[in-house]
Amino acid sequence: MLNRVSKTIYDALSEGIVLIDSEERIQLINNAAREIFGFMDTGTIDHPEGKLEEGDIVCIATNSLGADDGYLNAEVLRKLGFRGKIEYGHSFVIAGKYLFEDMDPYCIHEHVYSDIQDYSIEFENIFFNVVIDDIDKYIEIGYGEESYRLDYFYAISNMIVVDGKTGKLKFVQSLGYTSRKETPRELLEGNPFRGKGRYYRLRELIGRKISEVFQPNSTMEALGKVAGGEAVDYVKKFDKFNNMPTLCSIKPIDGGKIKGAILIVENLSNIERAMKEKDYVLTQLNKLQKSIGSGSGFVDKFPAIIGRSGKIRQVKEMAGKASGSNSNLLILGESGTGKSLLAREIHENSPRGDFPFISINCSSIPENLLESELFGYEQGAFTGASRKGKKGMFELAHEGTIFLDEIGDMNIYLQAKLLKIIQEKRFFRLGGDREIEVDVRVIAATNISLENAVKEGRFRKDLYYRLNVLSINMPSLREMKDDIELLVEKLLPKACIKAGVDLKNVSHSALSRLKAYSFPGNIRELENILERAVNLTHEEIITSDSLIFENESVETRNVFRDLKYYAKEAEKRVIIEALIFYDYDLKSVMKDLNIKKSSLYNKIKEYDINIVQKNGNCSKNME
Ligand SMILES: Nc1ncnc2c1ncn2[C@@H]1O[C@H](COP(=O)(O)OP(=O)(O)OP(=O)(O)O)[C@@H](O)[C@H]1O
Repeated sequence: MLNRVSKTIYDALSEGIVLIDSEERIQLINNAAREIFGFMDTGTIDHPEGKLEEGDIVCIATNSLGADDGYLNAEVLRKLGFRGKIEYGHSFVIAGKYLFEDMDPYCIHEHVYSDIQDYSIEFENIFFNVVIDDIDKYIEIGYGEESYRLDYFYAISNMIVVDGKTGKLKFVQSLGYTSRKETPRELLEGNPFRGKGRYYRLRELIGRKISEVFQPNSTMEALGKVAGGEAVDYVKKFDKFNNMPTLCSIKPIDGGKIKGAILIVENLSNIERAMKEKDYVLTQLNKLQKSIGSGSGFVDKFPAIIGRSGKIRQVKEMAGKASGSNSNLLILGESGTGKSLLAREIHENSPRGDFPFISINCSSIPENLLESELFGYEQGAFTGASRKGKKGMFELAHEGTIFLDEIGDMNIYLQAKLLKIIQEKRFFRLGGDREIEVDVRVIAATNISLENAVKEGRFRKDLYYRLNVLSINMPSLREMKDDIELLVEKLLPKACIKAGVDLKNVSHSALSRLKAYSFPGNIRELENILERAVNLTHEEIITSDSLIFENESVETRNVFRDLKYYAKEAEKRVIIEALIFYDYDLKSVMKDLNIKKSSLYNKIKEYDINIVQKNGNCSKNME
């Protein structure tokens, strides 16, 4: 379809060009497009194609667990021996032996929190050196004499695989891995990887359908439609490939024999890189100012507990002390403020962290069952009891921590038994005549005032003093309003992942609405609101309309809303239609709708409408 001269000219262009015919088959893809879509070889690494095999040694390092590693999950990581929690958004290093069975392969993993991390990992005489450098922004994995580096400016993940039998390097990650379906997760799931360097085979793309070659997305869909003769307006639309920001334009081709479409992709990485550098410097400056202002070199040992404002910092400082102590601990706070989360974090940061953390909610288990759940029973202890008898929570928590949630709801009789076990560290199972010794740390939590319960005779004073050796007050979300933005930033991606949708953002108006709300259900309620909004919104941006607060949930809300709501909805729709009709020419819209400029601007802002500037190359919200 194209002669060599025109191909050479296309290869010299800095924009990526993909030309397809009316059957959606690729007729030309230039070098820049091959690079953007990850079909070029960097030429620096040599390895044949292959896939992970039992016994291979894998090392993965990522600066932010999430999209770049293909959303690594606990299930695939178990193949490397990982048993811990997945914390999306955090840096992560894992090295382990790849096994298909859920056995117990030797694995080392770390969550990484500071700016520069340098790890030396050794097992079975295999050494890896991992550097995650957030300042110069790269991840490097060293193996043998060589080190393999990937530069990043936003988020990236690096991975190498060593043949378990020969000790030879089998796979090294290189840019473009998402397009090649070589993210760590996909490889752990058994996907093959392609050869590199002298083993690289130029992938024959000419003549292949775009659906076989590219990941499906809106740009590829539009390309197919235009090639099929549909009139689709696709000019300088923003899209990401391999995490590379681009502007894409599609034009139909109708040149006699040739019919189809051409895709032109401009790589915006340099621009985004400069913007991210600026953001990074500002954030660092901000952090520095804050730490100078607070006069303390505060090190966050509890990053899973989101929040930087004064009260949550106090919580983290107390939690640090509680992790180093073996004393019983009482956590107080309203429902949904993170008491259970804190208890687990304290346990994991304590010397007991490798032993069990057993959590029990004293109010959700019927009173008559709670005793046997806590202390266990011997065979035939009561009607319905298992014949073999059963270990109780205290026994299961031996050497670890037991978390007694909603302790305020425990009845007086069980309070006496609990006091005894705390004092004597020994107890009898129900129906048992053998005393069992346990070494358990007790963390209790409640959202009621135990002092009042003591005064009213509902809670034993001596038990209260025993539990209250250390205490931590969790702030309500109303008391940590300054953290709402940060919470949204961290919790929203989790909600999107849970709902299985692309990552979304919130608009300024939605954020303002969240900041103004009183959150009786605290952070749990915020999580629920975001989850609902993610499910309700099909756009990339969550607007304030998609936020449904708990006290106006779908079940309790009236069947119809206020009439004004519908009037506004209709108004918004008409404005959007007029904007599209007049190609975002605000003057024509004002004239046709007979409204003033200020009124149009106010409404665009109020309804959170995105307007595309007349020069066409960027979309912007008026906020
Ligand atoms: N500071 C925080 N950072 C991140 N997530 C949080 C935070 N606080 C609470 N959460 C999340 O909010 C939800 C509720 O937290 P949690 O169950 O720990 O609250 P709780 O105080 O124990 O509630 P309850 O008293 O009802 O048992 C959980 O999903 C938890 O992960």
